[in-house]
Amino acid sequence: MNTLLSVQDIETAYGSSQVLFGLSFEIREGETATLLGRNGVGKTTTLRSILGLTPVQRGAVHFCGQRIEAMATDHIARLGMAIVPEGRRIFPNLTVRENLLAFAGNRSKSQNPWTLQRIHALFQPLQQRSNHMGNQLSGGEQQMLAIGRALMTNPRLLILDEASEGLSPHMREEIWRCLGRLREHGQTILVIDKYVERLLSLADHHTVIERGRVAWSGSSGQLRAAPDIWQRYVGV
Ligand SMILES: Nc1ncnc2c1ncn2[C@@H]1O[C@H](COP(=O)(O)OP(=O)(O)OP(=O)(O)O)[C@@H](O)[C@H]1O
Repeated sequence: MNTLLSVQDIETAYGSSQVLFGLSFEIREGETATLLGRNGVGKTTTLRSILGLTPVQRGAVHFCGQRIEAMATDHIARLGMAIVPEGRRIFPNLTVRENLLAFAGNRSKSQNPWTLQRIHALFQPLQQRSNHMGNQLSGGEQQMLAIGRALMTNPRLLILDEASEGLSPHMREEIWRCLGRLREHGQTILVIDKYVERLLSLADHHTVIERGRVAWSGSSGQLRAAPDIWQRYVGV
């Protein structure tokens, strides 16, 4: 498998407050990867650095073979990176259908691009709610819409930041199930979440962050066999 994203030795700061201290990891095409760690260790800052929202001060980020750490966010997005942000941020005054169509594009030049019909097949509640306004949806439906909207750009890399936050256990399971199906379709995915146990069966590779550095990385099998790592760095 080719490397899709490579983060090498990045350092990032907010003003004089340094948050990332030489952080490195890679994601290969078709892989589902996670960033794990307690609150405040630098996961969101890592995403912000990858997306060009907060500039890195040192190190390099490569995506699809291109060096991107100095690129503007819109340019990086057009290369095929899509984020489902914490808090979902869907358009409340657009219908479900309009929310999805507003993002349609084929950034990865996929031969089998996502369409409304395919999104409806993945998230059936969105089909039933197609003409409802974004603000009439439940939290779980909003999350489905946020994922569907990101998929409509046909991203090479789909990033989910705390996708299951604030959802009921049933709805959380529904979101995990859909991510599993996306993975089966070969979608490359980066997930930030705190439900390590569930991520073990969903993801291939994990990077554990502690105070802006990689404290541990390995496969699901390796993480399953190392409960001390969860307890020490993830707090489960
Ligand atoms: N805009 C900002 N300005 C200054 N400091 C910030 C800013 N954003 C985050 N920080 C600080 O950077 C550190 C890492 O935060 P970050 O949000 O990256 O962590 P996180 O692992 O994603 O945690 P959480 O799960 O709580 O979001 C924290 O100490 C936080 O207070």
